[in-house]
Amino acid sequence: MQAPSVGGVQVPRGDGTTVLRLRRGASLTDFADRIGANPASLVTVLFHLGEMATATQSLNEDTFQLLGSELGYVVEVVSPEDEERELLASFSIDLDAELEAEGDDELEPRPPVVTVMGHVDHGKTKLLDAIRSTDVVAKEAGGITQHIGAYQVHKEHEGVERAITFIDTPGHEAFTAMRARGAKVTDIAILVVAADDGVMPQTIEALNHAQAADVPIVVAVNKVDKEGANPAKVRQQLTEYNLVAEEYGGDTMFVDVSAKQGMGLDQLLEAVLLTADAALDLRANPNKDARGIAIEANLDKGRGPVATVLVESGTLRVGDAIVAGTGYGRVRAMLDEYGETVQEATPARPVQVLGLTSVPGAGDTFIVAPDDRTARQIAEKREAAERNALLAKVRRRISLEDFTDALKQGKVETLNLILKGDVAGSVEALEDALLQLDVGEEVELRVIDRGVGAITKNNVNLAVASNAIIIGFNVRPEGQTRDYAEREGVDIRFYSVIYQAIEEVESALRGMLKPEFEEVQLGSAEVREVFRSSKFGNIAGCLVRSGLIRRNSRARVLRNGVVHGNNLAIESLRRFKDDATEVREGFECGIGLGSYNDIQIDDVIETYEMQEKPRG
Ligand SMILES: Nc1nc2c(ncn2[C@@H]2O[C@H](COP(=O)(O)OP(=O)(O)OP(=O)(O)O)[C@@H](O)[C@H]2O)c(=O)[nH]1
Repeated sequence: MQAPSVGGVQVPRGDGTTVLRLRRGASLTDFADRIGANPASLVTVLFHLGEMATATQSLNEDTFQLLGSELGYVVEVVSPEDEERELLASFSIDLDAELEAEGDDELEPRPPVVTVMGHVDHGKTKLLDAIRSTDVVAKEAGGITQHIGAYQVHKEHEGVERAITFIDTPGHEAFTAMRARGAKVTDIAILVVAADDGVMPQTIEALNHAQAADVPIVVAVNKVDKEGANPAKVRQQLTEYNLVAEEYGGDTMFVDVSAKQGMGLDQLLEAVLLTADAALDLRANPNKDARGIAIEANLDKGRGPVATVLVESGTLRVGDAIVAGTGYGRVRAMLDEYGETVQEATPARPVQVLGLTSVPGAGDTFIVAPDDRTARQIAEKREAAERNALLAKVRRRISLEDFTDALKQGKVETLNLILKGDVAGSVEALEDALLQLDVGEEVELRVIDRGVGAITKNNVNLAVASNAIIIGFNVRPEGQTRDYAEREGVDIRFYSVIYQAIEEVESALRGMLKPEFEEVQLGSAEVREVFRSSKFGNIAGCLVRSGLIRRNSRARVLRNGVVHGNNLAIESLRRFKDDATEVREGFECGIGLGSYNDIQIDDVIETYEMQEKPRG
């Protein structure tokens, strides 16, 4: 149905109950696509409603609802997680209800999942290999370990045999790439620092990534066998980054190791378990259908799609119908890291799964479905959703501007920043100045990573995972990174003068402060006649007594000095037959208050605006 709308533009209207579902981060273009309108006309409509926006800018829920109510649509903004949840619920799989129903007594301890991080050549791979070869269980089984993306080792701790799961792809890049996909796999990070080399740039980057994810860190001071090794120096260097060794009164465990000589590994595993027990409550319910995350997958010539999955909760069994990413299938066989077949996998157990129809991506979730058919349907729907998401242009996750909006709605309190600069001095100066900004108590500014050099894909991944903004000072993104950031919707701001960067962040933060509003009177009008209009409801024929009456401003109706209607909106304003934006004192006009029809002769319509009070 076409009907003229505000501002005289033609827009297909809903009937007031038409539900329009938009994804979080959608823009006016998405809205326009859905109702078959021209995006430019929606820009105009919104402008007439008092909001400025471009067609491609991502808008918040309130703005969409304002627009929706004007055009006769009930707008619901949904997140991808909501969609997934609803999708599963439509197949009678309710993960939320499951979680809620999970009583304490159903939860059983599960092994910690560990990722090894650190500077290049500090010995991550060697350490993973050394740890793997310590496993007594493996030796007993006589198995030859294979790389499947993760493995488990066992260790006796206080008389009990405990398992620890290691992610086999070392480095914070893989860790953050998974996190950017929404998968939180790692419970504890082992930060490897070579004792001869000390803290290096990627050591810091790695610890920033772990800290940004709130993952506790155990430090492995490696290569202590080497001449010139100085483990004390590593401890001292890391205190600067809030990693204070227990022996210095802090709460981070440092363990001296030599991956080459197999020294200190037992103590390292002990430290992992102690850290897990002290800082984390690692429990899961093994007695239900499994779900978890794909951590690695490939297409094997003989075996078809092979995916290594990590069970997060429940128990995965051979024969289960599963959906992993957009692939599905029946678990034909499961193999552990020794290539041995297993019948079931409990929480934190990594296994290779055979039987899927396609190869999932690292970080994709998998779930068990009631039967093959349901698994296929879920996979198909997931695939369609993914295609739609790809077709729709990716929106900014967060920009400085969005931030102000989000904070105004009380939705965020922390602004995460990643700083990249041309030289260490300027990055430090920038960080110091930013952290000294007086931003009040409601807002926290966190610099989650900083570094020298071009902006990398890895920086973008961290920004995605932590919803951060990247500030580039005299640096540009390397290679394809700009496109990647664009696709992922990450805001990168470039500056070449430090104070400009500071000023911009500061003004965003000031805008972010939850504003206080005060009412400002605009004018009043006396009702002299009441007309009935089929389109606009009752129209009050008025004489403006003071100030001015402005369209879209707030209004209240007074009858004998008593407020009869409050918080109304001047939805239509006319001088004779023409739409007017505002009408001044001494002039006559017709005022429509939307669905509010209780207007009588001699009523007074007062108009006002809520204005943000500047902070003192
Ligand atoms: N002396 C000595 N050498 C070690 C030790 N651990 C590792 N190395 C050596 O250090 C070098 C780098 O080890 P890797 O395990 O490849 O280091 P990495 O951190 O995995 O390196 P990238 O994967 O390239 O980031 C290799 O030559 C190892 O043999 C150790 O404890 N002592």
